[in-house]
Amino acid sequence: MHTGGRNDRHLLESPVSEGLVYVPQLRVALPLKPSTASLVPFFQKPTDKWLLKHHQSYYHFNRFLQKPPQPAKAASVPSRAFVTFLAGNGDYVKGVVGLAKGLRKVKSKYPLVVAILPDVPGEHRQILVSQGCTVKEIEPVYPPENQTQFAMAYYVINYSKLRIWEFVEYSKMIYLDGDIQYFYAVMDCFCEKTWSHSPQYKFGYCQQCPDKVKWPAELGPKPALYFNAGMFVYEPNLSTYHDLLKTLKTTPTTPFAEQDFLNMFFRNIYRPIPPIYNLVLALLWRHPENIDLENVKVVHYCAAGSKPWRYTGEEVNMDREDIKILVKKWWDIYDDESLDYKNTVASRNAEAGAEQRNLQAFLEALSEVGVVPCVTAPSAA
Ligand SMILES: O=c1ccn([C@@H]2O[C@H](COP(=O)(O)OP(=O)(O)O[C@H]3O[C@H](CO)[C@H](O)[C@H](O)[C@H]3O)[C@@H](O)[C@H]2O)c(=O)[nH]1
Ligand SMILES: O[C@H]1[C@H](O)[C@@H](O)[C@H](O)[C@@H](O)[C@H]1O
Repeated sequence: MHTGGRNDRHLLESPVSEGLVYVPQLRVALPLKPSTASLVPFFQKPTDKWLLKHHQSYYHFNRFLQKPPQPAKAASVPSRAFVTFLAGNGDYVKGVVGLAKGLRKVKSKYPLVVAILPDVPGEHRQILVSQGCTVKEIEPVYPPENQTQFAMAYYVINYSKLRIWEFVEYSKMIYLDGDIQYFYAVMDCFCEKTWSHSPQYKFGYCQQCPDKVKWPAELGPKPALYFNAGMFVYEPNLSTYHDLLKTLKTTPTTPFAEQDFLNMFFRNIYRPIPPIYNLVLALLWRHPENIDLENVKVVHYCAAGSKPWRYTGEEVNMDREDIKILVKKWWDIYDDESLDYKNTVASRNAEAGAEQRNLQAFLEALSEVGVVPCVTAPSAA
């Protein structure tokens, strides 16, 4: 069932810049310029109706996802990695450990880079290193002065995520919030109270079911598609990075901080891909018809009360069976000692040693019957 390893490879190795960006709700296909194609958020599973209408574009996306890895060209092939973000001395470190172990479980061949703010204590940094993460301290990003309608700390935490565009030693990265579990796993949903500030919520309009409640014509054009920034594929790029920070200086803060900002910044170029790559939990009770839980690759524990390491089951919707199963799945991975970095390294070495011994025995047997000259196994040291 665990197909994540294969999928992350396709997501990370397919060229982001290839082909056209098709924005279904806008019914336009835009050419993708390599320099601007730095964000690929995820999109809801198309309905049959949508597929019938747009099968060609969907076919194009599927080919994009399924394209086999490109052969390495030059000696210095830029590397790829997952990246997440950690701030503070609280319990979010547990989320990141769970994520690192989940990626190991699906046998991802890419490292997990953790961008941390200076306030992450040494003890937590050590935990991350011992779990095989690459820890990179970043400087906080402050929102424009006098713009903070909400708590300053909240904005600093979320806008600091923009620093990941500076990680240009990697050519392509998949960003994952620390409250994501990559077992199988983004288009956002506007039905929850968290969206009560938005016109979509007020009119009961949601992009998950755009035909159910039509966008009122007197309000002008339909709102642009909006992605959840808990997971996206992007290409680090210094000029994009500087542009992001410069634009932020003149952009008013809004409730969903960097998520609103990224949606605005990349509005014309992002390319949607299916939602199995970021299940925003509210979809389970708001739009179950859009979700094929069996095939979900990434689960995002973003609904109130759903963070597995804080889960009590008391908040609204948290006593649902599907939620309980998903929370248990997270804990199963978190508690699985065989997924601790030190144990996977030990078992990988043991496997390599066994393979080497088998090969040696095989060669010796062949040499005994005079097929090949006997060679000595290299030292295991
Ligand atoms: O004290 C904190 C708070 C947050 N985080 C990091 O920031 C991420 C986002 O924070 P939450 O998980 O608390 O927020 P949500 O699950 O509601 O996430 C959504 O809302 C956020 C802003 O509210 C961001 O936009 C985020 O990308 C989006 O998926 C966490 O996963 C974690 O990686 C920390 O490290 N420490
Ligand atoms: O990032 C936010 C947050 O996680 C909210 O809790 C959720 O209701 C929104 O849909 C999402 O965009």
